[in-house]
Amino acid sequence: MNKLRPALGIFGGTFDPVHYGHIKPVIDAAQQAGVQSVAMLPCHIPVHKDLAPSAAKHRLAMLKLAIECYPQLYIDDREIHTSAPSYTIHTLQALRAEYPRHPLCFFIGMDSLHSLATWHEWQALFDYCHFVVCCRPGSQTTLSKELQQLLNERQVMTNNALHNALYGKIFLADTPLLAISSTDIRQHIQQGLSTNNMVDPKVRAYIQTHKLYQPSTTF
Ligand SMILES: Nc1ncnc2c1ncn2[C@@H]1O[C@H](COP(=O)(O)OP(=O)(O)OP(=O)(O)O)[C@@H](O)[C@H]1O
Ligand SMILES: O=C(O)c1ccc[n+]([C@@H]2O[C@H](COP(=O)([O-])O)[C@@H](O)[C@H]2O)c1
Repeated sequence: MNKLRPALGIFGGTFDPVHYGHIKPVIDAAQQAGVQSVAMLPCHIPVHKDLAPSAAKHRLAMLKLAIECYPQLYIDDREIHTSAPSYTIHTLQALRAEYPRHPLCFFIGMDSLHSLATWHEWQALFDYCHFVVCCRPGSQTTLSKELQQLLNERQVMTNNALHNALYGKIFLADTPLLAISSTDIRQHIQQGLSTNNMVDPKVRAYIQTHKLYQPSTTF
């Protein structure tokens, strides 16, 4: 049988803006999962959010600044440069065609795991990737029956299983709890509050220079 290639990590998000709650947990989770490199995958139009995100060029520029000191992170811009809504199943299908022998590990926060059953063709996602889940404060603590069943069937306790199969497993990483969200950051900026400890200083400077997330002026 053909030996599997090294696992590829993928961390999808709107990243409007990218913050420490994205970067720190994913670095830890990748280490625990034994995944050497993780593609940050900014989406174009998030399919499940009402708000239109900031321009692609700004979200990409902030992401570049935020990952500068992390050689294990890089950007995959395939979703953000398309005009279609970003359905993960389609991206995974494209990645699988490119990487037939690499296990694919899709990184998500615990809140995303709780809402996984609302994703487009969600059950088919497990035919393409594993999920590596980061802790996130404020996520529900009780599991729905559906989610409990999913974990019973698919959860693995050690990372070996992620490297011995191309897809289909769930690995819950034990990552630091960081109570940060992009929504909070946008609100802090609108209210003139500090975003220290939430956002990388280079990203903060970019936000200031480009006057992102300012309160809209009405006359
Ligand atoms: N503080 C955090 N801790 C762990 N995971 C997180 C955290 N913030 C975001 N994530 C995860 O990162 C991924 C991308 O999230 P996203 O870009 O939507 O950020 P967000 O802060 O949740 O944004 P918003 O507040 O605009 O909804 C999701 O899987 C989400 O669960
Ligand atoms: O494909 C879907 O239906 C789907 C529904 C919700 C979220 N996602 C993906 O999950 C990732 C995290 O989403 P978000 O909104 O928390 O930034 C991002 O890559 C989204 O494209 C995908």
